[in-house]
Amino acid sequence: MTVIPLRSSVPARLLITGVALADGTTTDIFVDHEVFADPADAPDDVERIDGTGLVALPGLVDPHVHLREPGREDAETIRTGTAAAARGGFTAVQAMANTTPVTDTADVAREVAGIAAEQGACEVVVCGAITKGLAGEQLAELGLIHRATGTQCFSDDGMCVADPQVMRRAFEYVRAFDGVLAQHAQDPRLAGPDACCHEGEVSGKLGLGGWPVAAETTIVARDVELAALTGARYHVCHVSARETLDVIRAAKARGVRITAEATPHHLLLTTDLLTGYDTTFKVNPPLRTAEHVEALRQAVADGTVDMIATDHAPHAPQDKDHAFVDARPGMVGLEQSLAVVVDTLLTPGLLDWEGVADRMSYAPAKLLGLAGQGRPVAPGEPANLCLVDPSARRTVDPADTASLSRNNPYAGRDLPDPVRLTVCRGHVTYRR
Ligand SMILES: NC(=O)N[C@@H](CC(=O)O)C(=O)O
Ligand SMILES: [Zn+2]
Ligand SMILES: [Zn+2]
Repeated sequence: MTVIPLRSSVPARLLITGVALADGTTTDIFVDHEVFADPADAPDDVERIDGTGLVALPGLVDPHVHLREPGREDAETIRTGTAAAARGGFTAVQAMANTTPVTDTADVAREVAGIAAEQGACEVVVCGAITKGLAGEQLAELGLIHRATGTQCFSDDGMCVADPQVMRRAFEYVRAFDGVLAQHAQDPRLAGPDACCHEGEVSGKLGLGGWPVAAETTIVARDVELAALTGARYHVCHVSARETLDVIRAAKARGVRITAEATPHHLLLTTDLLTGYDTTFKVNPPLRTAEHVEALRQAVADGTVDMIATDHAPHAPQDKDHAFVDARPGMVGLEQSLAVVVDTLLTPGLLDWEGVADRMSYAPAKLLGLAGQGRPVAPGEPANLCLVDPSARRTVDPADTASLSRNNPYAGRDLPDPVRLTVCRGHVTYRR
């Protein structure tokens, strides 16, 4: 296993023979440095990979990860987080703004982009904060950040922009460059600092503060009206509840410019896992019940949920080793994302490989305005590739990771082990 930052490797030449594309057709693929080229032009001495039984997906794109740099390099760095991304088949990720300092100025955005260019094992999109310090009061340097790093997406993720007037002003501001606001939908009055468990039977039994569905749904419903009012783009982070899906469905039917993401953990795991008070399972929004999980799967299948996002949230042990209510919320996810999608959506027949390519590459690349990502695997296109072995499986070991953190909710589970090879702009960033 090797994961190599883009900067310290050279683009490869590789011929993958007899491989299936997402649409089911079988072909040869020639990675000719930064681009895919006509396999007929591959030289005889080029490295060959037998692609029989494998599937060539476009490089995966994750619109929501926490890389923790600057500020919490003990939990993750841009180097280690993007290495985990490469192991997960990703060729681009968006790094959220809740770092220390917060990415609320062009200077911080430039710093993050600079480190990513030096040390990243995939492309890194810098998400800007909506408000200064994520405090929800004054707008961050939205326009300056956009001009400095090309950022189109802004989010106070980790915090909800609760004030509707602030949200409206931010929508009006980003509309000027067709930007998008990604909301962490959690009404801080309905789900405050003590809310740490889906409000229901389990929260009552365990004596944990309830995090009601309504805290998510009401914020999304409000934001839909503000997006409609301003004509700006709106994105719902980590949607978790059936009722919120109904709001998103209705908004789409009205023509509101809305997209939504779901996380692998909300597609697989349920609130019952909190019974042992293991803080690995503490996350925002919380794990919910099986009915919500099922509704979420259906919504990814029917397109109500446009894309998968890991919300990869690495935490150091000292931030998790606390009473449940005091532990930091969040779990890692980059290395098991495709595995969970295969088990929860592909295998049950809710998505085919083309659907997986859409929800994990095309749609997130479009959200972020990434021209070179989310493109088909075809001659002339940028060589971004995730080569998949659909039949491999393994038991998840949290220590077997490129991440610095071990807060892995899939520990000990038997899951698919699909990623064989990741190629980012012709660089082999991961090979198993
Ligand atoms: N999801 C989480 O529970 N935690 C995230 C923040 C967030 O995505 O809200 C984190 O930064 O740790
Ligand atoms: Zn969030
Ligand atoms: Zn997040």
